[in-house]
This record gives sequence, structure tokens and C-alpha cells, in this order.
Amino acid sequence: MGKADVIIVGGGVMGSSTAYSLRKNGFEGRIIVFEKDPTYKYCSTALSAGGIRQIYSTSVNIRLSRFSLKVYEKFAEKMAIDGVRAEIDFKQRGYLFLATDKTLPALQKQLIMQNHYGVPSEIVSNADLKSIIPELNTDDLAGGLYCKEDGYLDPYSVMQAYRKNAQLLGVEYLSEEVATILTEQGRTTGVRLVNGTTYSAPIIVNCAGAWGAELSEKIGLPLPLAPLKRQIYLFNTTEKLVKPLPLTIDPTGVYFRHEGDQIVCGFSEDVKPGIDFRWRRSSFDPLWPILAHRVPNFESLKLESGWAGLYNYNTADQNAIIGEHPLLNGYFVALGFSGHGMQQAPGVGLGLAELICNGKYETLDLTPLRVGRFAERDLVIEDAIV
Ligand SMILES: NCCCC(=O)O
Repeated sequence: MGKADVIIVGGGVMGSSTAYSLRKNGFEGRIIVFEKDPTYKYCSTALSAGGIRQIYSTSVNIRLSRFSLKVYEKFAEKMAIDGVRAEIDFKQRGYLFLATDKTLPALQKQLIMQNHYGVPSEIVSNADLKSIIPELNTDDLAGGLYCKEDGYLDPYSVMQAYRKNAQLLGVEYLSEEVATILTEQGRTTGVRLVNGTTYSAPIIVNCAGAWGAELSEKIGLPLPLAPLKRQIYLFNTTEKLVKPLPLTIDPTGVYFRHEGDQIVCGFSEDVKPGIDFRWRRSSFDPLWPILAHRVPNFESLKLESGWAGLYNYNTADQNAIIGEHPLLNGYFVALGFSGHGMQQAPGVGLGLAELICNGKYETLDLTPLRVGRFAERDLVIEDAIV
């Protein structure tokens, strides 16, 4: 039997940010991260669209995302190894929610809370929209909510930088799959791997993403989570846009941004919950007219490729579930990010590390995202879920 002080299940961005932050917070014990797929082929981090925004409607999401964005701004230098910067291609080209007459008042309300926490978001007019995206069709719009500090980055590079830095600090990564968490008298005692080996540890952190719900359910602690397929498309336009795009969200929910010279776009389709990575070209058909209506240059687009990833979707309130489980000592979770995990990973890792090392949050209060909120009927109602 192996022995550790902390076991983290899942080595994606959440698990790796947590492992790294534990070390940075002075945790000296043995930390093992079990990652079943070291190629990260199906990991939600690697398949994410990489949008980084602070424009949310709830205090906890705004604070957590703002903290994380500030980390990303200095990430390349801070995570450099042997003088080699950890480039993450963070392009602060802004985030833009386009609004109709109907949706603008809700965005105006969000703005007050965002500005209160120092987020430099602003309500922009149709004329402003034209200066941000000169080709935009604003005929049916009433303006938008824009934050120029926001943008997009390369999620895989962020995850790898956390992983490499954690390893340099002595965190062990083992390419094994955890079959179940072991418990005894109301506390965690370790994990059993699919290969039959057991590892003991007083603290287990479930960062298993889309597979995290199943792991929790096996020990009788179901969480309101479901994996949902999300497809992303990459296309070319013959007529290039004159300016780089912010990550732009159409009132229909279709979003798009530049990826080099190409455009990445996505949409949260209505799908049945389940593990499904099949990318279908035909799913793009309904998006094309929406894109062509919004930016006439997209009329003649050429769909090049795409991929499908999974949201670890919180079916109760579409927000992260973070912290120690109230019914099992030593069992911590960071799950349910519902498509906004990349925007929060640095803050989540730090928060969990503080909670594990010191028994409380110090830098950022993430209590609103606690596991117990479902039983307490104290949900976090967030209006800005894409
Ligand atoms: N979740 C896809 C990217 C858009 C957003 O949530 O900001």
C-alpha cells in the first residue's frame, strides 16, 4: 500500500493548480496526483475554448475570476522554469456580450456589481460596438457589455505550467485511474486504483472533472452534476476582419473569437447528459446563419474542423462546487464549473490550498460555493452562464 498526505484525483487545471498552490502555501507532505490520461486527450481543460472573463453577476464569481485574471496577466513570468517563460498566449482583447433591448437592462444591473469589485466593464452603444468590431451588424442590437481587460488564452499551456511547477516542487503525478475513495467512520482514508493498488491519505481532493460525480456517487455522496457535450468549431473567412475580435457572445448564445487568422466559435446545444466526444460537422448548420447575420464576412466562411469536450455541468445552479464535504471529513471537491473553470482555476487552487493547510479561506472567500449550499437551499444564482 502507498501512503500520501494529500491525494488529488485528476491532474487537469484544477488538480494541478491545487497541487501547485499547496506547495506554494508551505505544505510539505507527500502529494500524489492521479491522472488517468497523461495525454489529456479528453480532459475538459485541454478542450476548453479558453475564454477568460470577469463579467459575471454574482459577487463570488466576479471576485474569483478577477483574482484569476490577475494571475494570468503575470503567469508567464511567475511560472517560468530556468528562465523559460510559461507562455499561455493570453490575448486581452476583451469580452463582449451583445445585447438587445430586452437583454440590456440585465447587463446594466450586472455592471454595477462588476464595477464595485474593480472590474473595468462598461456598457457600450451600437456606435461603440462598431469601433470594436467594424464589420458587426448592429441593426437588431441595443449595445453591449464590454470588458477590455478580459480575453482568451491557451488552456493546455496553463495546465502544463501548473503541472510542471508542481512537479518541480515535489508533487508526484501517477498515470493511474482511481476506482474509488476509501472511507472509515466518517472520514476519508485513501483511494483504491483500478489496478487494485491502494494508497492511504487523510485528505482526498476530487478534481476529476466530468468523472467527478461518479466518483462521489460511489461513496454515497451524490452531487448535482452531469457531463454535457459542448462542440467547438474552427473556420476561415475569405474576407478577413480588420481588427482582432474580443470573445463576442451573440444574444443567441453563439460565441466567437479569433484563433490566429481563423475563428473559433461555439454554442451550448441542448444535449442529453453523458460522456460523448463525437464532433458532428452538421451541428454547425444552425450556427452559420446566426454568424452570417452578425458579421457579414462570415457569410462565406469555410468550416475547417472542430472538437467536442465536456462541461462538468452543475444541474442545480451552474456554478462551481468547492470545499470539504460536510458529511465526510477529509473529502474535498472542486467540481461543477459548468464551462467557466479556466476563468477560475488559479483562485480555486489557492482557495483549496488555504482551506486544506489552514482550515479557512484567507485570500478569497469561496464559502458561497460550498458543497452544503444545496441541502441548505442557498444556491448561487448566476445570470451570466454561457
Ligand atoms: N464557456 C464557453 C466560453 C464562454 C464563456 O463562458 O465565457
